[in-house]
Amino acid sequence: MGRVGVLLLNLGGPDKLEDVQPFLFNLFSDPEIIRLPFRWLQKPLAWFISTRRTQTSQENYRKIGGGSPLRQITEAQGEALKAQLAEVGEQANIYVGMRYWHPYTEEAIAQIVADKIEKLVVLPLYPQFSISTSGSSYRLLEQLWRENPKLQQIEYSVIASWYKQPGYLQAMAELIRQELDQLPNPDEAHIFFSAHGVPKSYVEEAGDPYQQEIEECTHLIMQTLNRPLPHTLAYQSRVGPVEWLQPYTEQAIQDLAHQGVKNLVVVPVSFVSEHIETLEEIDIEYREVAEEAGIENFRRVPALNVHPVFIKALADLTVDALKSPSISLSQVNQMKKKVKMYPQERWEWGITTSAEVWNGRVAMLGFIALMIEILTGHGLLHAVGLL
Ligand SMILES: C=CC1=C(C)c2cc3[nH]c(cc4nc(cc5[nH]c(cc1n2)c(C)c5CCC(=O)O)C(CCC(=O)O)=C4C)c(C)c3C=C
Ligand SMILES: [Fe+2]
Repeated sequence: MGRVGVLLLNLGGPDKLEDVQPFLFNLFSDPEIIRLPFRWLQKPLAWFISTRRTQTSQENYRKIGGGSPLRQITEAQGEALKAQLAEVGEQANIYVGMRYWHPYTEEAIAQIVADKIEKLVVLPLYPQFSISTSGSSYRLLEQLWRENPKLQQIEYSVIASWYKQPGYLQAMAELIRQELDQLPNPDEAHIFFSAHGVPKSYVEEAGDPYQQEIEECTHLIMQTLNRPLPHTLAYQSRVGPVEWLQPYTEQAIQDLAHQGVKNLVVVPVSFVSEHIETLEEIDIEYREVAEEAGIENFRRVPALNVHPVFIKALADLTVDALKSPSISLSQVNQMKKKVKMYPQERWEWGITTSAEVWNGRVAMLGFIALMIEILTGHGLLHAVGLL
């Protein structure tokens, strides 16, 4: 086999407080994060939201040391993966490609080309697929592949999602067990899975398999844990005015406390690294909510980071991907079948996603024109005598 590379994908996070605004701008500029009917609105809206959010977000990053630890942890995961692969006789270069901050995916891809990698495994550090995370990175990679003939010569395989991987489930169960056993009364614990939320419309309208994969994942972790304890799944980190997946973590914690639960073990289920949503949102905000509501023991299970069983799971996934027939970026999107990515695919005639979007855009323009005509009393419909 020629030179092998593994590209680890993640979201990225600001390294220091001054990075927060440009990081948020990059995030909200992504049409997979804010799905708008008009492309031209994306950047102005991203600028507006990022500017408004910067101060609050900076205060949160200040509470966890002035920046996100995501880059450092992801690089440590990469080094551990390289060493684990070497142990099983697989020499591979590891590349970290972040979606919204350094090291950007584009930088990683440039290095992959410079290193003349011949076989590449694309491994997202998100166990479950969402349009807003792995989907967004695949969309970017598809574009980079289209634009660069050198990339088209690389044989690559994409891992779509991997929440069923036995090593991952074992590592999660082991970390939960350790936390449970530190409680004075482990048999009375309630296991509380908290996943990053997404807007409800992603699942119900765009066909994002995220919710189904999260639900199945929590079920598999409970099976692997093999303890007869009650558990709850809720969604955190809601942004903006639209409805997100429910129940919301804050409300679910209060409800459990009102039902008399005293011992809560919180499991961050959609993240494999410590970052702002674990260190600030769960450890500070939700702990306060829980304690105010009457929870006596609030323990948070650490993120996997460089847990050896987890790193071995990543190595197993890589080795399997190298052995199996290649899975391309477009195949992944087809596998996650009903998913409608945004902005839409290249134009094709027929009842395609593109056609649906253009229908929506034309209908929206028509509606706006009608409203203007009703308000001003001038327009095409008046001219032809219909209004
Ligand atoms: C499975 C993981 C994640 C999903 C799904 C996801 C969706 C999603 N996120 C936002 C908005 C924000 N996310 C932010 C940071 C952030 N999000 C994830 C993971 C998922 N996001 C990570 C790993 C991080 C980085 C954290 C860090 O340590 O820096 C932020 C910035 C932080 C803040 O200001 O709160 C925002 C904003 C949306 C809108 C969304 C789905 C549409
Ligand atoms: Fe997020």
